[in-house]
Amino acid sequence: MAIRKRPLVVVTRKLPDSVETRMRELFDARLNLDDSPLSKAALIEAAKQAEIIVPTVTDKIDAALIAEAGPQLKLIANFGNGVDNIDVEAAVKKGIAVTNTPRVLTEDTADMTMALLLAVPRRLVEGASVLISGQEWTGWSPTWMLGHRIWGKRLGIVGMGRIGQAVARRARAFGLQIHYHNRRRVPVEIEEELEATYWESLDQMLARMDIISINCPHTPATYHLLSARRLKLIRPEAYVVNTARGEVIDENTLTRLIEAGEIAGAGLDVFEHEPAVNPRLVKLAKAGKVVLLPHMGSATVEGRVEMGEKVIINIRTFMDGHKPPDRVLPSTL
Ligand SMILES: NC(=O)C1=CN([C@@H]2O[C@H](COP(=O)(O)OP(=O)(O)OC[C@H]3O[C@@H](n4cnc5c(N)ncnc54)[C@H](O)[C@@H]3O)[C@@H](O)[C@H]2O)C=CC1
Ligand SMILES: O=C(O)C(=O)CO
Repeated sequence: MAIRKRPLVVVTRKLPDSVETRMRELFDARLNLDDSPLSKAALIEAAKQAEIIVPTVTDKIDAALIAEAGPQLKLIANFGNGVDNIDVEAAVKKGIAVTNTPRVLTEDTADMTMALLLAVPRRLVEGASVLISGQEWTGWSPTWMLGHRIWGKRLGIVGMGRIGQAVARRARAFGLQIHYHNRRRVPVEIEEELEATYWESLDQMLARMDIISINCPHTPATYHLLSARRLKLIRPEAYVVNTARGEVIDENTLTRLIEAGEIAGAGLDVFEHEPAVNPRLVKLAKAGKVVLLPHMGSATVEGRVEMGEKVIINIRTFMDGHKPPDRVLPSTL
């Protein structure tokens, strides 16, 4: 079935105004102006009617939904970098292409990773909340509000891709020693630039780091990559930062180990059962042991506009009969 010149494009969430305006100019765009997430039934309806769907990372486009899609559905153009919300294999098997929005959110997400990496050991949120909570502050004291030094510590990055490398570049400026574990060793020029030490064994790396940053995607292979067994290898003085996906860590065990003082703390932008946040984590946040953010890694005005522009480029290239620049294939996951 040929794709029309102005295809029906269903967009599941409100996007930046400039992106929506351009989409209206180019496509028969069905926008979601009030931004309420689409129900499963509405998503199925979209899959039955649209030639192109633009979901976001919170829309589950699973095999069951793809099975319901009509033959007119040709492209799922994700507004998001991670594609763990989409069953890419099922889509591609049915002849539906999938694209995402990499690169434009790398630097913003790396900034937020650094923000968490600094905030937890240096007790940033705890300190700031003293001044806005109405508690009396009696002034500077030699022994009050002491955190731990970042400079000179060992940072272990799990997933040395675009964001992992951007984190490493920033972390070097903060005097951290860079260590990493990745599916494949990165080219030697990158290792040299980052003065990064590669660990083939994730277990061995985890046992030796002061701070661990999770920057790999959530895939079947990385679900609970930081399992209960591996989390127990982490030193009691160490911190865990996760701006990738909650499912990569056994969150329940991480919570228990922080409660027990067997891991020093964590900075989390993502959660295993998002948007639900474990109340025990919230309690730990109130106690200053963890810093929690509501999935804000890429949340900049500039980034969101560029993500939208990427979605449009992917759609237009696809409609012109070419390979979209950000095509996702099961083999690349
Ligand atoms: N918090 C937020 O708002 C955001 C979160 N993200 C998350 O960050 C993830 C990473 O993004 P990028 O760096 O752009 O992706 P990328 O594809 O450039 O890098 C991911 C790295 O993880 C490695 N990896 C994959 N499976 C692995 C495994 N089993 N063991 C070890 N390493 C493995 C890959 O080889 C690759 O080097 C995304 O998939 C997404 O889930 C991305 C953007 C914003
Ligand atoms: O793009 C992603 O993968 C996110 O998590 C949100 O930007």
